[in-house]
Amino acid sequence: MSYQQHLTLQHHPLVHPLLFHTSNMAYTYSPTTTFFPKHHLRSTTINCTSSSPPPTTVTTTNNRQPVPLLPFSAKYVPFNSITDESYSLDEIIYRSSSGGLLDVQHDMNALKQFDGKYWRTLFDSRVGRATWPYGSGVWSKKEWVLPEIDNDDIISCFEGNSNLFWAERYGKENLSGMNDLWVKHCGISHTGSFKDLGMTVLVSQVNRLRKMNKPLVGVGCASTGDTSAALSAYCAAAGIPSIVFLPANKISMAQLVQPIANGAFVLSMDTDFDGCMKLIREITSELPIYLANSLNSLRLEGQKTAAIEILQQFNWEVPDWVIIPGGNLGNIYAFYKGFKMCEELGLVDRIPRLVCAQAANANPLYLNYKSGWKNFTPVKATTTFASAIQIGDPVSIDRAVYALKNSDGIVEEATEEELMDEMAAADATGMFVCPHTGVALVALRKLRERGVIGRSDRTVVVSTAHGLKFSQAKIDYHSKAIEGMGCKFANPPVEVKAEYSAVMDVLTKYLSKVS
Ligand SMILES: Cc1ncc(COP(=O)(O)O)c(C=O)c1O
Ligand SMILES: N[C@@H](CCOP(=O)(O)O)C(=O)O
Repeated sequence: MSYQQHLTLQHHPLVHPLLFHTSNMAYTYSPTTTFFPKHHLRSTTINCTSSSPPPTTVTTTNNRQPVPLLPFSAKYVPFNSITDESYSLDEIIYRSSSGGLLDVQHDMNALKQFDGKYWRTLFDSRVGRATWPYGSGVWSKKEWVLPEIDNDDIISCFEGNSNLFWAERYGKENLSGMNDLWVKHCGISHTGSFKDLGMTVLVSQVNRLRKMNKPLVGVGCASTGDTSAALSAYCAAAGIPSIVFLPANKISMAQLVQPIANGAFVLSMDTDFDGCMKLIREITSELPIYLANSLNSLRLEGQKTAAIEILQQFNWEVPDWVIIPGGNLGNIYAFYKGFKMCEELGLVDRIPRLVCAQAANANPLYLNYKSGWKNFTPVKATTTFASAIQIGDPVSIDRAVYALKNSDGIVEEATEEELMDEMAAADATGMFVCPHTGVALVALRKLRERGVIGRSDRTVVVSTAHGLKFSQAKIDYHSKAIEGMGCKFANPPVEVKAEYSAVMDVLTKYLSKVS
């Protein structure tokens, strides 16, 4: 039995085995780890003595010496570039020296000391537990996310572990008998979108930096509504001031009220998201405000866990396709990175093909893809019901192109009518999805119709926000109040007199139609 195999079998799932051994100290593991408050963990999880090893201490059966202690670590490096340049995650930095994007690079050699089976077992053992912080879908993968942060510095709302919904009826009835279609409901989450996954990481790191007396008074973002909601909630939980730049009248009321309720400093601006993004970048380079948009690569470390979670939910089988709506384009790369790490560390043997779906009114990536990835040109994004992806100059364009090229990826687009009809069709099979999910479902429909995605291909559509944030769009659709749109699946309420005969009349007609 190898050392790694031994670890897999012997260690308690809730405590990492590397905590157990150093050359001259032994650690005993207290079996009372199933308590929940953070402060308990620090004081009672592990008792350190310098005496002989306790029974749970890792030893090898073939008398090999334990491998040297390999603490996991990560640092910033320039994105997709071979250079010696790197920065500690404790630095406040968003761009490389050449002005390019950064990426969080993990010490893969340290992680590779453990095989795929070890990681699968460890991650699986943490699902659904209340143990701090591993009950979070993000922090259950802590060693791959922010390995060096103290558990006490983590700000988590136990995000992640979202439902992977078998869209059985939708697939069979709407997509010519598709039988292995799944919707990953990332929007069924603390603030109603996938942004929670990234924000727990970013705000936790800010919490750590502030404890280190780094000059950070607050955290700020530009937003189309979901990033601002997540930022303000996590900052409120941590007691850290948050500042959000919102394009006036371009986000839903439900999204607007979230940062207001969470006590953020809300600036409503007479511009679009791209205008807000430009301003927040300028402001955060002058004031002690930390940038929380996905330009900051820390965010993507949390978001990538959704990809790992999908594999986990399929019992570590790899789906054929994953379809993701794209705006500022951080998430498509986050998914790629999550899948790729699982492949590199031996949890799976391949990665899925990725599809990025854009609204036709905000489609710079689609145009770039159609041009054969020639020079990228930003666009002026116009109004779309998929308002959270109304972005014409995405900050993560390079990351998205990289992810798509390296996953044999595809980009598709959806018109307003297509995305609203698709959203309504999905809702009619029991979901309640946001318009962005509608965009992704249109991409799926088009790829099915062209025969690119097969009937039995295992396909995951990533649903990025909760439908309740976009109730007004649904109300407009179902009241047929959208100019120039047929609203073919509208299902408006029937007004009827509160009289027996009138009710019988409408019900008889209805029952003859549905029977
Ligand atoms: C609901 C929703 N879906 C999709 C996206 C697109 O994600 P990304 O900006 O990472 O491409 C966003 C934000 O941009 C969003 O808020
Ligand atoms: N949809 C986003 C747009 C900003 O994206 P980010 O991932 O760069 O923060 C939002 O909700 O604001």
